[in-house]
Formats: sequence, C-alpha cells, structure tokens
Amino acid sequence: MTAKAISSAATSQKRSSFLTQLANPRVYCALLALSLILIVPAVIDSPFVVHVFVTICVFAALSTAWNIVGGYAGQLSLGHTVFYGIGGYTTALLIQHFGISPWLGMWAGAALSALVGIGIGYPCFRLRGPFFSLATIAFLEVVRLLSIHFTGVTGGAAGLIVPLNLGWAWMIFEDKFNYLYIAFGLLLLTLIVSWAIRNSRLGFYLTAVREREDAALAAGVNNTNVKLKAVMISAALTSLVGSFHAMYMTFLEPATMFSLATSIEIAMFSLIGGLGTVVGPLLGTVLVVPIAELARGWLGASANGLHGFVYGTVLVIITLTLPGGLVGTFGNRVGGWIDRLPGGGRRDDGREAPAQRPITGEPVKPILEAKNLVMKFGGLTATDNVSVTLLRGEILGIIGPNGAGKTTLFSQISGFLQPTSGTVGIVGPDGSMTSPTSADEFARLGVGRTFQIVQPFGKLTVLENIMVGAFMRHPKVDDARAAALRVARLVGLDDIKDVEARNLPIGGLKRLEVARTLATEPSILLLDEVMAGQSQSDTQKMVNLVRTIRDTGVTVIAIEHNMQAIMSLSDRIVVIDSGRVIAQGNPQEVVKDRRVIEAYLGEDFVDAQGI
Ligand SMILES: Nc1ncnc2c1ncn2[C@@H]1O[C@H](COP(=O)(O)OP(=O)(O)OP(=O)(O)O)[C@@H](O)[C@H]1O
Repeated sequence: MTAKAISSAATSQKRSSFLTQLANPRVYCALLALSLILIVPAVIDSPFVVHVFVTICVFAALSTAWNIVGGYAGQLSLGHTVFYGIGGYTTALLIQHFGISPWLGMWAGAALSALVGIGIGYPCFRLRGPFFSLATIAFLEVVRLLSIHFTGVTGGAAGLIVPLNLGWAWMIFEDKFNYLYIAFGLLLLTLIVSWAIRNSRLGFYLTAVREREDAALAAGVNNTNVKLKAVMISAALTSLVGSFHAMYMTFLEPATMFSLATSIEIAMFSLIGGLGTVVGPLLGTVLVVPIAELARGWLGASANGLHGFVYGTVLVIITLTLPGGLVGTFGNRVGGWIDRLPGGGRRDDGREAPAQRPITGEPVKPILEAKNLVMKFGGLTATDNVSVTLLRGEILGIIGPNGAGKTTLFSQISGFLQPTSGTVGIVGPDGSMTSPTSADEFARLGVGRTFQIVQPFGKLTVLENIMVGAFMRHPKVDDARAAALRVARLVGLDDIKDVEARNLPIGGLKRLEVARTLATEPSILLLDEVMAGQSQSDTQKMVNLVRTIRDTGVTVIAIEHNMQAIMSLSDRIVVIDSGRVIAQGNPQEVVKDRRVIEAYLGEDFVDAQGI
C-alpha cells in the first residue's frame, strides 16, 4: 500500500469513528442540550440574559476543570482560583507591557499555571484529606498577598484595567454575544478534555488512586505522576478561563482574581452536580448560578451577599437529600433512558484480546531472591533475617501462625515496605537481577500482589477494576477492556462484569483481587489468603485456577491458612514463626516437622491427618 493510500485509509477511519461517536445518543443528546446555551440567549436577546449565560459558561468551565483534580483525583483543592488569577494577570500584563494579544497571552498563562500547579501539587499531594485542602488555601492566600504587595507589577489592591482595544484580536467587544461564543468554546474545551480523561487510562488511574492508593500502586500506577498530570491539565484549563474572564470584566483586582469564596463556589458546583462525573459540574452550575444571578439582578444592591445564601441553601438541600449529587442520584436512570434512543446500547465485547506479555526464562532457576530481610516496626521485629529464593515456575506456599510476619514478607518483596535491612532481587525480562525501589516499579517488573484485606475500587465495575490492572501492559482503552474481559472469563467473573465492585460479596471480591493482579500479566504472582472467605467449591475452583495460572509460566507464592488447599497446591512450603523461617521443604516433609507442629499445626492436625 502506498503512503498516500495509508494516510487516506487512516483519515477515513478517523472520520468513521467520529461519526460513530456522533451516532451515540449520549453524545448527540449532550450536544443538543449544550446548544441551548447559545439558542436561549439568542432568542431572548437581552444583555442581562447573555451575561447570565456567560457566567454559567465561565463557572461551569471552572468547575469542570476543578473536577479533574477534586473529583477524578479526589484532591479537594480549595485554592484553585490561584490558576484563574495567574491566567488573568498574565494575559492582562502581556497586553499592557508587550502588546501581546490575549489569544496568545492566555496560553502563556496556562503554561505558567501548569508549572505553579506542579509546584503546589508536588509537596501537597503527600498530605491527606483536610490538610491538603488547607495547604491549597494557604498557597492561594500567599499568592493573593504577593499580588497586593507587588503594586508596580499588578497594580496592587487598587487593581488593573485591561487596555480597551476593541475587536476579536483583543477579545474586547461591544456586542456581548461575542463573549458568549468564547465562553461557550472554553466550556466545550473543558468538557471535551474532562470526557477524554474520564475515558482514558489516566481517568481510570485517577479513580484508582482516589479509591485505593495501595491497589493502584500494585497495578503499576505511579500515584504522584498521575496526580501531577491531573493538576497540570486542570490548572491550565482554569487559567485559560481566568484569562478570558479578565478580558470580559476588563478589570482585575487581587480580591476577585484570587478569591477563596470563588474557589469554594466552583468546588461546590461539582459537589452539587456530582463529584467525579463529566457533566456533574455543568449541571451544578446550571442549577445554582441562574438562581443567584437572577436574584441579584432582580433585587439589585439590596441582595448583596444573597448568592452566598442561595449556594448555601442549595448545598444543604442537595447534601441532605442527594448525597451523590444530581448525577450520582439520577445519572443511571437518565443514562438508561438515553441509551434506549436510536444508536444506544452498543457494546464492543467481541473485540479480540491483545497478545499477552510473553513470560520468558529458564524454569527452576531463581526468579526472586530475598536475602536476610529484617523489618522492624519500632521495638517489634516482624521479619528477622528471612531469606527466601523463589524458583521460576514453582508454587511456593507460605504458612505460619497469625502475626508471624508472612504479609510483612510479601510487602517487602513487592516494594510496599522498605526492609530495615536485607535485599530483594528480581530477575528482569533481560535475565539480569535488579532491585526495584518502589511498589509500582516492582509491578512493572512483573511482581503482582493481592491484598489480604481486599482493595477493590468500589465505584468502578468489576470489568473496570480489572482494566486498571490491564492498562499496565495495554495502554489503549479498547485493548485493556478486551484483555480484562479475557481475565474476567478465566477467573469466572464475566457474568458480573458490569456490577460495581462495592456490591460484591467477599468471595467475589477475593476473585476480583486475583483478576486485577492477573491483568497486570505478572511473572511472579503473590497471593495473600485468597481462599479465605470462599466456599469449599470456590476454594477448589481457586486451587484449579492457580494451577492453570502456573501452567502459563507464572511463578506463584501463596500465603494460606487453608492447609488442605496449600498442601495440594504447593511444590514447596516455607514456614514462618515470630518473623523467622523455621522450616521449608516439600509439603509432606514440612507437616511432619516437630517445630511446625508445635508452632502452627498443633497435635489435632497431626491426629486428623494420621501423620
Ligand atoms: N505497619 C505496621 N506497623 C506496625 N506493626 C506492624 C505493621 N504491619 C505488621 N505489623 C506487625 O508485624 C507483625 C507481623 O504481621 P503480619 O501481618 O506480617 O503477620 P501475618 O503472618 O501476615 O499474620 P496473619 O496471618 O494474621 O495475616 C504483627 O505483630 C503485626 O502486628
């Protein structure tokens, strides 16, 4: 095929995928609803109505941008207007001092905001819950005070007037409707970016990190990196809107450009509409802003501060009656209706799964070597000089009494705990022994682990949970979905693949834990009590599954208290007691060892087995 033919085939493929998107009722209904933002003010033709719609677009865009960090990543930033202000001031100052058009200046502001976002995010993402929110408020206050202090640059508290050059080049108009076009364009841009993130690997990763940081790490997600990506995108979008809004208001002052109240308002719109959803921020804004603006317009100066009262009232009603916000409460029902429209309900479950990562290397050679692992928690020594060598292709059972140090050993050989002393070496794909330093690095090298206390991403479906694991080897969404389906079938979860994980019973959650880990296509699989809570028949299925997995070349280490299962499964067993390895060997030898009987199995087990 010639280069021309290839490029024309690619173009026609893009066009057809665009048309497929347009034929989706969720897309065409959203476009129809959005077009009302232009149609209603055009029909009513009043400057006040145009102003209300510009305000809706601006706040909906700000809230949508905020939602990328506050909703998807679950980092409740309350200082987001810092980026709005940076956008506004950068654009205004570039016009004033260098005669640069706001169309260019706004991108400079966006780049600067993205950098500031990294500067704020990097130290603050280590903080959790309210401490993160307080830190973002503190940054906002610092920037506001700096903007007041540097009077020569920003005009200080007295503010700055944007040079009033009329025309599209300078984004200043007599006809207010032109502002609405730009505000609408910015809203569309933020919605498209937000939708694209939600449906991309980054979106899945952000949700995973928000719900379970450890499980995300085990799926190879670099938690800090994905949060920083989110904050950069969110900051840049917020800044673009801030630049436009400064041009619309034609006047900038620190109190409005770096306003804490506005920061809280944009977070609140998302909360009211539905945190972490694409349309939630827009719906929240559409519900609240018109009421507040109309009240202000009708009651004039006597209604000063009334918008705060309106926001407060709506927020109280929504949080009391609809804790999931509008989308969380009505989303599924309305989505179901929309999917019944022409073109709805299409699925792509027939897609062929991508090839699995080949597992290479000679069998029965070491694949993991843990040497002299010591883990001290204060005065407690959880593992005391533990050395374990794992041979490629074997199933190694780890047994021992409660609190012996088994899970602590797992955490050290999967990068979740840095040993106080000792080393962990993994044989990489090139055959050389390496010692990764973080849990996500271990995962990418092929060490997959499950958690004793299951770690599902509760708001994602079973299939989406597995996809979070699959993304590590298959970055494209369709490939990850197909690979996840293959794993769901293998583990026996395909008939409940669309159920939200939070609704699964413990047996299902244990299987999901295995499925998500398997989807990372590990070469070493660490199973931490995956039989616990399973019925007898499910335990047998799990035993068969582990054998099947091993037969594909995966090496397995399993911690298990179910002696019957671990005895039948393991090629070799290591027994740990009080942080030390007290015995190891084949299952039949180990259960006869007196130290093992005394420390763990007990005489009853010996009698029952007739040993
Ligand atoms: N993060 C931690 N901080 C302090 N102590 C810990 C921590 N993690 C584990 N421990 C302690 O270390 C010891 C070993 O715990 P570990 O969970 O590894 O035991 P285990 O053999 O897996 O037990 P079980 O079979 O009950 O799961 C226990 O005394 C436990 O309380």
